[in-house]
Amino acid sequence: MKITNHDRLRNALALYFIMGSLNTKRRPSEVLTEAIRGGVTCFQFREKGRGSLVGEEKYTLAEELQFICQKAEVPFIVNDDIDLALAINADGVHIGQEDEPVNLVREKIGSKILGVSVHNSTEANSGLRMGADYFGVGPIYPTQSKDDANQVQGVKIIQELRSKGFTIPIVGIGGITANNGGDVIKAGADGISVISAISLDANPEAAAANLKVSITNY
Ligand SMILES: C=C1C=NC(C(F)(F)F)=NC1=N
Repeated sequence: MKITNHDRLRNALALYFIMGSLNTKRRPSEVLTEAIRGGVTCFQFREKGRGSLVGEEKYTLAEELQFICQKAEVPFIVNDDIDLALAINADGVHIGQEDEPVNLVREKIGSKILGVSVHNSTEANSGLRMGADYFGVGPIYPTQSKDDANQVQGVKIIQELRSKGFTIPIVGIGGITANNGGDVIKAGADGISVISAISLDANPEAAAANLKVSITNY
């Protein structure tokens, strides 16, 4: 689904589900289908970690999940793997600070959505200048989903970026649940992104719905 401007992207980032085959014991396609039914507004395919799929298997799973997103008109974002994103014409990519420089990725992907992980205003300044469309900021709370996560920052980092005048769409990430999702929005984020709060729940649809409630009535 094509996003044309910051505000449409802002809305799409409300409940941003991230998953790869290692994040669930069930079939990823079933989990994603149920999560979208529960109100997920954006999806990131993040196939990473020891034992994650590679090559043909990774490509096939990406296409399967992309099809589910296309049917539901949910943006399909690929984490790190720019070549895969281009090969399947994903809606966008998300990159970290250790990946390819933002400006080079922007050259490769043209007008697709470009998300960048940022941890401080220095990284935010350069990310913005080099063409990021949104920031992933965190880890806000302790996370089990990323073994090399940076230091836990709390919502302060979101408040800081907003007080320094960053108006770019921001999603908080890291240990976010239905219990703390509202605080992340209150701090100035446009949305929350989650992995295990949905992918490890027996009922992804209900988990997504509860997360949605937590960011609308907080
Ligand atoms: C490390 C990450 C940080 N933020 C995000 C997102 F939520 F999409 F912004 N995705 C990641 N993979």
